[in-house]
Amino acid sequence: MLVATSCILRSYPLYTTLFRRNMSKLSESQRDTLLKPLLDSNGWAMVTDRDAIKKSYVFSDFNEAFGFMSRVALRADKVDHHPEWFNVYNKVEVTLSTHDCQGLSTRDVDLAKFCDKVAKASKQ
Ligand SMILES: C[C@H](O)[C@H](O)[C@H]1CNC2=NC(N)=NC(=O)C2=N1
Repeated sequence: MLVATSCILRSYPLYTTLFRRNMSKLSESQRDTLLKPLLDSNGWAMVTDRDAIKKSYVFSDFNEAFGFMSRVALRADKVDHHPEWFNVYNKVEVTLSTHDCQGLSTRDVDLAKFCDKVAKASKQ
């Protein structure tokens, strides 16, 4: 019952407007502990002119690239946090940033890790 009520509430369009937690930009210590590992050893890079991260994925073909995008899109919609991305055939360029705080938040770190997990399970 509790689960059903929660599902109904979450799918209600006003839910995001009324109850969505305002995100704040990553603090300096969060940048050290959460962001640095993505930048140092996972292929993510800072975007030059804004507080955002980007990564290019190359898959075996369009089918794999689109499969990756579909899985990430479902997750993005579920958590109400959406990537900026660009796709040509087997290549997907992903940029992550949070509109709410006009910069990087923990939501970007979480989605970046999810993208990496999905890509790892795809043919590259
Ligand atoms: C109203 C709606 O919840 C917001 O615009 C959501 C949707 N998707 C989002 N995606 C991203 N990347 N950042 C946001 O702040 C964000 N906010």
